[in-house]
Amino acid sequence: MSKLIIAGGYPLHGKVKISGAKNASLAILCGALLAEDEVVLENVPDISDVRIMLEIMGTMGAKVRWLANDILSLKAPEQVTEEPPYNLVKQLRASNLLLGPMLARYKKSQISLPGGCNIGVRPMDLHFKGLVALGAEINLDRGSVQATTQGLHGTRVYLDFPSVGATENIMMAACLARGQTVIENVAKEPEIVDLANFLNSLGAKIRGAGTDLIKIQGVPKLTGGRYSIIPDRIEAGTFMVAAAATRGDILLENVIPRHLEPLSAKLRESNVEVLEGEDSVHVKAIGIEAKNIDIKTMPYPGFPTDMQSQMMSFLSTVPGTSIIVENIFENRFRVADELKRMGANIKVEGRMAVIEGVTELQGAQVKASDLRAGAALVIAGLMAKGETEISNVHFVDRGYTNIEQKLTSLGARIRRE
Ligand SMILES: CC(=O)N[C@H]1[C@@H](OP(=O)(O)OP(=O)(O)OC[C@H]2O[C@@H](n3ccc(=O)[nH]c3=O)[C@H](O)[C@@H]2O)O[C@H](CO)[C@@H](O)[C@@H]1O
Ligand SMILES: C=C(OP(=O)(O)O)C(=O)O
Repeated sequence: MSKLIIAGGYPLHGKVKISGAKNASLAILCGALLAEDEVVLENVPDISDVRIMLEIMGTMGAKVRWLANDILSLKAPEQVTEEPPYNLVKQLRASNLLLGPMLARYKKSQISLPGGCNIGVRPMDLHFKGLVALGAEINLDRGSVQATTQGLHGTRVYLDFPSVGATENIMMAACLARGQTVIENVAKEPEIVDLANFLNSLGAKIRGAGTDLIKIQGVPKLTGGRYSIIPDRIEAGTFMVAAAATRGDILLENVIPRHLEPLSAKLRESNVEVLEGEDSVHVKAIGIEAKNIDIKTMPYPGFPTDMQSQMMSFLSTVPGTSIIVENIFENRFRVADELKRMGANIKVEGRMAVIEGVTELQGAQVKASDLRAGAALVIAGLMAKGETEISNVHFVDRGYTNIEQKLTSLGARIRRE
């Protein structure tokens, strides 16, 4: 089990290139199952979630080849005979995104439920609601979802909550359904728009992605194509917060500044300078003053839950009283206990955390409980006095390409053991 060891106290300086988006890549890889010909994807991040997804797709008969560090070719199988193995599926939450495309392309899908995870229960009722409305029959049998259909047909579905995964699964399934599907109250995350753009580039007819109503006119088949995945707004956000937390000055390249707005707004409220270029963002944090920052996580364009833990680390040394309300995942405050071990003053009450800024954090041995908790501890380690040792680094590797190399190039003292 590897650990990250960080000697803290060095402000980040310099330039960093952001990789492709984890959440867009995972959905797009699943969407590639709908394509009858080869699909080439560019700007794919080299992270463990992507590698596990490719392994799962390999067991289903997909042919995958890496053409460069961040470019891969994928050819979906004509048929899928075997259920993807549980030992792989359980490692990856996003394996639930295979359901919709498998059902649409192969008329059946049998896949283990990935289960809840450290950040919450994560039910799939909305995914099922949409797929059943499209004409699927769904049964749960010993932890597996068995979905079959005689043929999907267009429908109208209202999502009770704008779930990212349910929007993606239903949208992918509807691409090959007969007739028109209308999905209301959908998620508007940039990754949904990226998935829709990708599918449209293969011949799908999706309109409205990025608004709260998506219309899909089913087509008989999708072809192959070449597509470049959007940059990862959460990786970018993590580096922005790391720069703010260490009172540094960095330039992020390969970003879409509009996707970072909800975070940039909160950083600016904390007196951090955030200057947007066309595909870059400059973050400069020199004069951080006493501030009381309030954050409520919300579906996009609200403040992303995936940036909440990292902000908690930063706010733990911003003078003043800050409040974070977590509205998306019920268990996302576990990192507070680790930050407290480093000297942070945080009180958690249900879905609310109250953070009294302290002058500094001290290095300690801490443990990541999930991906973004791990990122938050890296940020805490970078600003703490002394050495921080972070265990459970496999969580961090789920979502960050070459994190030590990127941070080292910005002047951090970080190594893996
Ligand atoms: C691989 C991927 O893209 N993961 C992202 C995706 O997760 P994911 O797609 O799982 O997140 P959802 O948007 O579906 O979940 C949001 C909320 O809806 C609830 N819910 C969801 C589905 C359902 O059928 N029933 C239900 O009640 C969940 O428990 C949660 O409370 O969006 C989250 C919210 O932006 C991000 O934090 C994750 O990084
Ligand atoms: C919660 C996250 O991802 P996943 O949905 O893949 O668990 C995340 O990226 O922070």
